[in-house]
Amino acid sequence: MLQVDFSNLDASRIGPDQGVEWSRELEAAAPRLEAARDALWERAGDPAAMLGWVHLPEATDVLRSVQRFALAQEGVRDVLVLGIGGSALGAKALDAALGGSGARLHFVDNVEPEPVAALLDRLDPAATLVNVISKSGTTAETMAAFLIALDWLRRALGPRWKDRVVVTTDPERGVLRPYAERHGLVAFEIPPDVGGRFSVFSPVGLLPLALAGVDVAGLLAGARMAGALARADAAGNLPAQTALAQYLAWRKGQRISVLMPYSTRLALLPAWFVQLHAESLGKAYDRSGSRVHVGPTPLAAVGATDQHAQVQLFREGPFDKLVVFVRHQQADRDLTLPAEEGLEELGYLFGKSLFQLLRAEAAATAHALAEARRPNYTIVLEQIDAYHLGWLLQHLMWQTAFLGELFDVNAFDQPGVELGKRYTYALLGRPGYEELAAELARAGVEP
Ligand SMILES: O=P(O)(O)OC[C@H]1O[C@](O)(CO)[C@@H](O)[C@@H]1O
Repeated sequence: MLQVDFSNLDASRIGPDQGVEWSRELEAAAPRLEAARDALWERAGDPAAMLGWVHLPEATDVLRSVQRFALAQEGVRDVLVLGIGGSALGAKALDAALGGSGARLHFVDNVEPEPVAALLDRLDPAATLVNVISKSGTTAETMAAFLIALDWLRRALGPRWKDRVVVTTDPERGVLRPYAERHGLVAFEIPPDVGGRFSVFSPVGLLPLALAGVDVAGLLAGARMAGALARADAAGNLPAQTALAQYLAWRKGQRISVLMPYSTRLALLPAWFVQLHAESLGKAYDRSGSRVHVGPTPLAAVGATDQHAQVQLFREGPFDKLVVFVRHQQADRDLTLPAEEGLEELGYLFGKSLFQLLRAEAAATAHALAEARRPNYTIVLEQIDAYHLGWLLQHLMWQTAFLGELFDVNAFDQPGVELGKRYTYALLGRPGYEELAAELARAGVEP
């Protein structure tokens, strides 16, 4: 089960303008949420609407081909995953939470030379599979890493390098697809109507995760539950409800949306969420072309660790945050705290378990925030496993889609990142970018 405890949203009751009076707000917004739901499901069949991610959890043929490929990779101990943004963050988060029983995944999602060189020094090319992932098939960071990895493989393996590369890209766009065809490389498809940050349940995420030994079928089963709830009426539609909570918070001035899982295993989940919300909702124009400049600022935190770093700000700083906690109800393993002579002052801990302490800290922090009129809600997972994380990630994607409707923006484009990319091309002398290069020179911009 995945449930949401909204009770601390009513932190608003105490203050005049902060937060929301949740049950009343939900009831009042029900017609709007249901209209948003109908609009999304209606558009889900239209490839131009970029809602293909809605259908990924049902794609059992893709699941099987990914599993078959992973099973056939004998002798692969390490996987070099070359991708950035949506082509890395989902698999990275889920591998950190659930990986460990299969190959080790190493993500190259930056172009800083020292870490890349150090990683290649550590890996054995004969036991490493390179999975290059790019929806557009053009992203400079990913392509640069690929050029280096190809050279590294070729030097060590000669013509056998081809057995150690698998490509994940758009069926047509970009340079990777023709390159894979030219060299007879295995290549998986990212459906054209699935954007990068919504692609974790396509081969973008499923392939590396299957190689890492993660229960990818379980992920999809959980993701299907999120989809089923996204069809429900407002009273049972969890993604619509959390979207509403986020939207109302924004409207009332809580413009920072914190995601704070109480779990080290989920420490990378907020990084995935940050891209999902930031690129989807941070928009200058609404769908009718009016200037709006909307978008909650997503902020990453991890409990209990950040209680000792950020919670001071969350509780006493500006009234500008909505904090979302993620907790789980069952631990897979637990450790009991033994009594120790000479440390009697810690007697309240003796006989308790680490998980009991973690749970107490999460509940205490949520209440401490509410008590200071800081609205928050808690997503409760039964446990941290593939099923519940599949559900959670798809839930958050649905939440984002609902928010797109509420803000009336296109949640599936990212025009704001393009100019920086083009300036980079200009600085590197890419043909066709001469005018931009001249503009940069006039402004004194140098690499
Ligand atoms: O998968 P690609 O096309 O290499 O893109 C990587 C990332 O770059 C962006 O286009 C811009 O940051 C993201 O939307 C995307 O996830």
